[in-house]
Amino acid sequence: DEEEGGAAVFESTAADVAGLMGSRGCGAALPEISLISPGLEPPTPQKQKAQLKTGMERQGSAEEEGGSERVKVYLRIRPLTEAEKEKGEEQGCVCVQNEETLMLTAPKNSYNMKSSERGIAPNVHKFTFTQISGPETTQQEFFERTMKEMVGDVLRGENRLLYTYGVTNSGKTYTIQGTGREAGLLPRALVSVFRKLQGRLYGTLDLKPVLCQEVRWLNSSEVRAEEIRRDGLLKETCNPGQSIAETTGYAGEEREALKWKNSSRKEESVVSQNSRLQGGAGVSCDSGIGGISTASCTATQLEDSDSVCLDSDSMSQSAGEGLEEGVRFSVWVSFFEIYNEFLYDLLDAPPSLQPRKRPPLRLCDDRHGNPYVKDLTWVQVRSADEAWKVLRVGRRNQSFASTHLNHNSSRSHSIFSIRILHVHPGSQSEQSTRISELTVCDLAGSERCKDQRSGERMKEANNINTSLHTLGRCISALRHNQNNRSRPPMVVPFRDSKLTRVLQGFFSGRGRSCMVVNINPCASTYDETLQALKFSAIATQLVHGPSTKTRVAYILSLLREPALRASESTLMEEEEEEGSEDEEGDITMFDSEALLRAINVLKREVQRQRQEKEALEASVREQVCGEMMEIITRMENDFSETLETQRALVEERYEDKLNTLQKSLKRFYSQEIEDRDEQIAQLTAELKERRTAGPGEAVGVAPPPEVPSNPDGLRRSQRLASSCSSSSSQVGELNRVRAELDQCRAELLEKTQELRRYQGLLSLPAPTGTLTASVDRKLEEGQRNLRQLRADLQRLGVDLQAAERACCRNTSGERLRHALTAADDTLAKQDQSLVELQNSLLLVKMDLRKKTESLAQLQAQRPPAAPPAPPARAPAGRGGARSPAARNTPYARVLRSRQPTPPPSPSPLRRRVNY
Ligand SMILES: Nc1ncnc2c1ncn2[C@@H]1O[C@H](COP(=O)(O)OP(=O)(O)OP(=O)(O)O)[C@@H](O)[C@H]1O
Repeated sequence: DEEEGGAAVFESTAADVAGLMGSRGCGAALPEISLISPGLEPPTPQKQKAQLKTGMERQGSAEEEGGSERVKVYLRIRPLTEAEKEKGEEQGCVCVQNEETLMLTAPKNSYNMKSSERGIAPNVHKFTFTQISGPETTQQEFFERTMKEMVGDVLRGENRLLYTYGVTNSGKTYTIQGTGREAGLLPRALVSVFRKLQGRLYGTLDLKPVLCQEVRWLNSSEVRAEEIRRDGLLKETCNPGQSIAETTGYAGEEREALKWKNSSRKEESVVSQNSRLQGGAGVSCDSGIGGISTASCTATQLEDSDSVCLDSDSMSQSAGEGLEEGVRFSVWVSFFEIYNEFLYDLLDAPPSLQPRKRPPLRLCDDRHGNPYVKDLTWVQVRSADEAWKVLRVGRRNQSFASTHLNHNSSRSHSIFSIRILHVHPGSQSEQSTRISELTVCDLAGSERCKDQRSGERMKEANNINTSLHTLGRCISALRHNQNNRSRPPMVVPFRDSKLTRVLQGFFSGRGRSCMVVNINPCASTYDETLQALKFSAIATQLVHGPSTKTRVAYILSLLREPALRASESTLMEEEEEEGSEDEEGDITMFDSEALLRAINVLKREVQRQRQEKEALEASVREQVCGEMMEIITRMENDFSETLETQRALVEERYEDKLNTLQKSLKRFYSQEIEDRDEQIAQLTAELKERRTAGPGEAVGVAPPPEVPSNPDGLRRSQRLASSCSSSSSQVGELNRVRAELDQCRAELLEKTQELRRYQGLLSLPAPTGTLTASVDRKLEEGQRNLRQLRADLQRLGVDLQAAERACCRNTSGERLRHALTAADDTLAKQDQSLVELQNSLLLVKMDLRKKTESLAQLQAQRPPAAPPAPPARAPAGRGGARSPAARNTPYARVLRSRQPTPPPSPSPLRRRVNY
């Protein structure tokens, strides 16, 4: 179903028609009736009559307005056959409300009714058409309503297309060609054309339509070839044993032609001249209806004389009506079909050949991009009878097959074209021509593929449905473009099927189209009929585009025409490249009134085009601005999204790194602190021990334990270094701090070792009380400094953690730098503490030196007979082996005082040694 919002197609108008049908009572969302009607107000019959009356004026004004007239869509309902009635096909599902409105009610077994029962579709549909023709409408009446006006337009130089659309077995072929005594639109149109051209035919065969809308002059040999071909074709139908009526049953139409021929003797004289040119070949056929009026034909026609549609009075009145003065007309016809997406010439192929064996025709574009069927047979006809014969030949070649719905179903789209060459008076070299065309297209019927059992029928049905679907898409796209002029136009998919490509010109301003929708009232095909009607509802909304014939090129060509050599306007395709721009002729030769008229038309055209371009420019500008804004906004959003993602990623990455760093640092510092605590505790314990043991016992004291090298710690720092080396500059700063800390630690270790050395020295005998007190003081000071150092290290750790937290919270380098500066300060303080410690140790060293000197002096004052002094670090038990004399010397006393047992208190030592 159509999705367009702006149009009234398929619009629910339940509110409007509620009075007619009643509502569901339960406030159901779905309407019971869907109104399917043109978006614009359709013309009333009165309006149509007025339009018909005004004739050319109406035509002119419509074109000047730029073509705002809507496409006409006629509906024809065929009667039910007896067999169908017996089958119960008549269920009242098709109801004509008035000349324009049709109401469809879903029969009980239809898909539509099932959908309606499920509440997903309405079961009543209302459609509006240009005019509805019921089952009782005769062929003549239908012709009057539809084709008659078109014939007049074509003879005035316009291009027209009439095509039938509908499901299979709905009466399309009947409408176009007719059966039996009921001639269809096409034979009637042919009769009408020749009736109007009575006495105005150009019988010479030297002008031929070529390409899309061009005319070509033939040379004598080409004329001869054309005559032979034409005679051969017409002879095919002149089988003496077979009358027209017997073959086709178009007796009524033949009778029309006969009547018209009998009343137009002048025309025969023209045709007779041409027959003479043909050297007598096929004279009996070429001389019009008289030529084929064999006894049997005439008899049949005379028998049917009661049902003649046109009487001679009306014909004589209408002959020559509305035709340009002095212009003569040459009528050419062609007939081809589109079968399984291949084009076949119906006038060229022997009927015995199957469609697939016939050579297909090519569809080409001329230099203006207009499609035309290459090598298509065009036959000049000089009477309705000849045209009718050509139609019969083509019909014999057409693809028909018996389907379950129609025993004689068209399996192809057949296209019959009548081209009228308007030959202006003058000698041949001065003659110029225009061309107009009436195309009648009998479309194959849409059908359900599943109903087709045979493979060939199935393939045909597929191709038929596809091409009809493409036609529907083209019409939808055209309507969309017309309804949304401010928006960029949709591409109309003309090229998606051969059918739409062939008909393209009639939808693109080269002419006008008119649609006949055929339906049958059978309940069994209700769903298909509904779809066909929905499709046609879209077509009713189409407006004819501005005719290309109002365009500047056309007007200029009109002005140029008399001055141009006719042959130059009918060049072959190959010669057309050369062009003829520089041969426009002398415009001073034109009639001033014609020039003024042309100027007015040109002015209006310029104004129209200017308005069109301005509107287009405005809409293009608006669209470009809108699209640019959209793009910019999209880019902005994209950038900010990317930025956010990047930021989140970087933050996450650095957070991870900082966490790792934090953990490593924490581990490292806690380990360091533990180690230091251990060392300090050890040192303190040792010092206490020394203090309690006294100076004499220092000899036996084991050296202080070495500060254990901490491989774990080093490894940790190495890991830390490796983890930090890849980080950014902030982490580099942290590394630097850590390196400094390592350095500090190394220095600390060194100092500690030095301190221990001095402690070892302190264990030398005979320290004086002052020296010991001083050393104790210094050591206490050193311990304090160590404690201070430890506190500093802890603070530094805290500071570093704070710095890390600062890094986590805010990636800004500034804050990190602050934190690192604070860490630097702490380090500086630590350095200072270390210097102080160093100074203290120096003092200790100096004291020790003094002490050593004192000891040396003491030794010097000792009597020479005295035994040598025992080593400073003699084992504790060795004191027992000394001599009694040695035991009484002051040095021995000092040594004794340092021995662990009995533990002497420092105060007696200080009392005995006096510095
Ligand atoms: N208006 C009418 N009056 C009387 N009989 C009709 C009318 N329209 C159609 N018929 C008959 O209905 C039958 C089917 O018509 P027709 O073959 O024209 O259908 P179709 O739409 O061309 O089918 P298909 O698409 O299969 O070719 C024919 O027997 C035809 O004579």
